[in-house]
Amino acid sequence: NTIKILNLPWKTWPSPYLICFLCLDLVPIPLPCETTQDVEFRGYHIPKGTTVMTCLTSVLNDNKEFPHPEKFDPGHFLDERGNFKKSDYFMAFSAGRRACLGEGLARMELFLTLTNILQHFTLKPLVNPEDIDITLVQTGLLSLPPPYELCFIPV
Ligand code: HEM
Repeated sequence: NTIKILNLPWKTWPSPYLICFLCLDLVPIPLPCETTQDVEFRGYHIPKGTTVMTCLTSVLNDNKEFPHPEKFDPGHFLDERGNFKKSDYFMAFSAGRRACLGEGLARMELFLTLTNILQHFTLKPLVNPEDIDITLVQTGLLSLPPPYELCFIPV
């Protein structure tokens, strides 16, 4: 069998989508919005014309919902019987009227890309998986872990 070694670069497609699986918090600082009228929200008065930005990081790193948000832990999305559970705290695509317009497309691409890769390749990192650094680094608008080398072994 041929062994293909890919250096996953984080600036080219589709690695941001793959990386999204590693880190919940891909877009920590969404675009700023402005209130078009005075708003009362949970006891706060927000005057018309105020710039507001959601802080998804605070939700996606909430360790009450995700015990180890800094780790790749699929268990965050499984119940005690190992079945998939939906979490209201999973807001990688934000929420409300200004939530990501591409969510459906991104989820479909993620599913097709990852299932295709997993059906056709066995993935093997060159180092012990526990030694791979997945600490997020802020790069422009995105938060991504550093690149690492991975063998794609055809099955
Ligand atoms: C894993 C992939 C993706 C993630 C995690 C993601 C996440 C986000 C987030 C957090 C926002 C900000 C929402 C806010 O301001 O509250 C956003 C906005 C947006 N995204 Fe995505 N996105 C992804 C892929 C895509 C794709 C594939 C498209 C289009 C093909 C897309 C189109 C947009 C657009 C148009 C907005 C602006 C929506 C608005 O301001 O009304 N996104 N995305």
